[in-house]
Amino acid sequence: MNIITVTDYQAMSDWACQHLIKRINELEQPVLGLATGSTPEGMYSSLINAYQNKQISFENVISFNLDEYVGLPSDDHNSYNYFMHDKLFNHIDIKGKNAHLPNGIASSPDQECQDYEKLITQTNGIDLQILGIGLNGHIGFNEPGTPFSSRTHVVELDDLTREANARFFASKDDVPTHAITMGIATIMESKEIILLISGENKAEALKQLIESDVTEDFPASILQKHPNLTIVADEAAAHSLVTK
Ligand SMILES: N[C@@H]1[C@@H](O)[C@H](O)[C@@H](COP(=O)(O)O)O[C@@H]1O
Repeated sequence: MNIITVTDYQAMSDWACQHLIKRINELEQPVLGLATGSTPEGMYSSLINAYQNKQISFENVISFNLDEYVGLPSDDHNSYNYFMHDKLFNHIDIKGKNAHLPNGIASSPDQECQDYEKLITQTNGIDLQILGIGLNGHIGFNEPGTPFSSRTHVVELDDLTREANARFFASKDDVPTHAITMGIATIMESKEIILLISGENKAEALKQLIESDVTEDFPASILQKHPNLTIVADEAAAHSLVTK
């Protein structure tokens, strides 16, 4: 595991943007795993700038998002489909057919999970997966207790997660109770993982990710076993490591 500490959120976003550009330029048909949440938003803005300055094209990029809420259609402003179009896809030259998210309103969510997983496999897996982390150590929407062997599946969201994400909704009650998420095994098969982490409130999660035993009670702890993981942390998130 490689840990990079940068000064602040902007520096984290810029680092991730430059790394993505490098990989996209190196690979013939880059397959990216993308994340939602506040953490990668700055990276997406930086990527849009880079695209506008002609430093990068997404013409050959294929992307798979980690997760989607069950029950939210793509035009719902809180769906991850809407988020990705609003924050990135609408502003770059990625082909619509190449930008994949689970369908939150599929008539059979379980079938949707199987189809999504199959599509990732058929595309030869993910070259570079961007990850954030939840306060309880969730990656994607793999909540504590999720088996490490899990593939794309439907999850019931933790109370803590619904509370954390309520800031985007009118109230906590409006946060969907279920989501579709890539599984932990799906994520771990990515050839490379970049985990972004920013802010004092994530410091404990970072410490646990790095120092705890590898346990399904803290899903992100499995990342200790990934052969090509880079954690990019800002000083606020990394402070408890530095002062250790
Ligand atoms: N499903 C997403 C995760 O993919 C994300 O990493 C995490 C942290 O979000 P944020 O970056 O907003 O703190 O929570 C969400 O619930």
